Amino acid sequence: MNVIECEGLSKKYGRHEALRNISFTLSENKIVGVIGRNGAGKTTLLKIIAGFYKETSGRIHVFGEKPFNSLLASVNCIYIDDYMSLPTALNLSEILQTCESFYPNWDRGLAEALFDYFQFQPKQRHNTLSKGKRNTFYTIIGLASRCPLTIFDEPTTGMDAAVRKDFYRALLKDYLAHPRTILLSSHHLEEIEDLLEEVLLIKNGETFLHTSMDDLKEYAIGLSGKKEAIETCISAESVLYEKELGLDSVYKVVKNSLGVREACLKNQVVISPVSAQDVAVYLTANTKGGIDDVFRDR
Ligand SMILES: Nc1ncnc2c1ncn2[C@@H]1O[C@H](COP(=O)(O)OP(=O)(O)OP(=O)(O)O)[C@@H](O)[C@H]1O
Repeated sequence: MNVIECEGLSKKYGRHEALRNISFTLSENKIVGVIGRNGAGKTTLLKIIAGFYKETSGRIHVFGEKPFNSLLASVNCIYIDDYMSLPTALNLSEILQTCESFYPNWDRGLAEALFDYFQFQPKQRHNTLSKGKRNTFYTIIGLASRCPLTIFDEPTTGMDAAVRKDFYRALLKDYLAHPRTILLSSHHLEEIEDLLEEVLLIKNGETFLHTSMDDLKEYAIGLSGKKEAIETCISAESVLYEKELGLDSVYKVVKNSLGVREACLKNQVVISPVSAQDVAVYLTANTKGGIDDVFRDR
């Protein structure tokens, strides 16, 4: 079953087009990474999916319904980010009790176990917590709700490395025991790549790539060697990233293909793997040289 179907989706804020002609389909029970640079449109897309924002044009169906103002979407979906507007009159324990009455699949045992593990105090108020602790508390709500569609929008902002690791581990364990569709946006693909089955890459408000994590890991290869030798093996359009290594040697990242690999073997060009994180960075960059382009010819 498809949980999300999106076709030609666009969103404008006034004159600014934040999303343009987005199309993709997500089937149920997968963990999908929503990856893109700052301002790419991830939050806008996730909030439309959660029913918080209305699309400007195009079609979006979540569980077969338009999500905006849909009761079906709001009961079956939870959206967690670092700006959750929870009532300040309630303490942490009361917030969890309130969540229990709203989310039909709420697991009180899991919420309490995570609450104790991360050393929260029942009488604390969420608005007095540090940024990292506040986001840890929100992720407890996201996990314990067990919503069929769970959206975490950059959930680990402010968390220290140990807590981030614990959160990802908890997410994976709970997902394996209770499969559901989880969308996870992050700038740190390297931290979450082992969790993800699919990746949705957003670039400048458009779906640039929707692929399996395995395919993204194989998407590109790095080539090092003499400029001329490399140029005989590739076409200029296939270059995703390049940097100079010396006077006449370069490193180029190109789309992986059997033809390029064979040509490189013949021309003494060294081939190396490129991490999925780097592939995502190169695919979503606006220049092929990255920050080096700013310093070129200076
Ligand atoms: N309420 C708004 N009013 C006007 N423009 C907005 C609004 N919200 C977002 N935008 C603009 O829409 C674009 C996409 O923003 P969005 O927050 O969806 O990106 P993002 O990929 O989540 O970014 P980040 O990784 O920095 O959180 C940006 O150019 C942003 O400035």
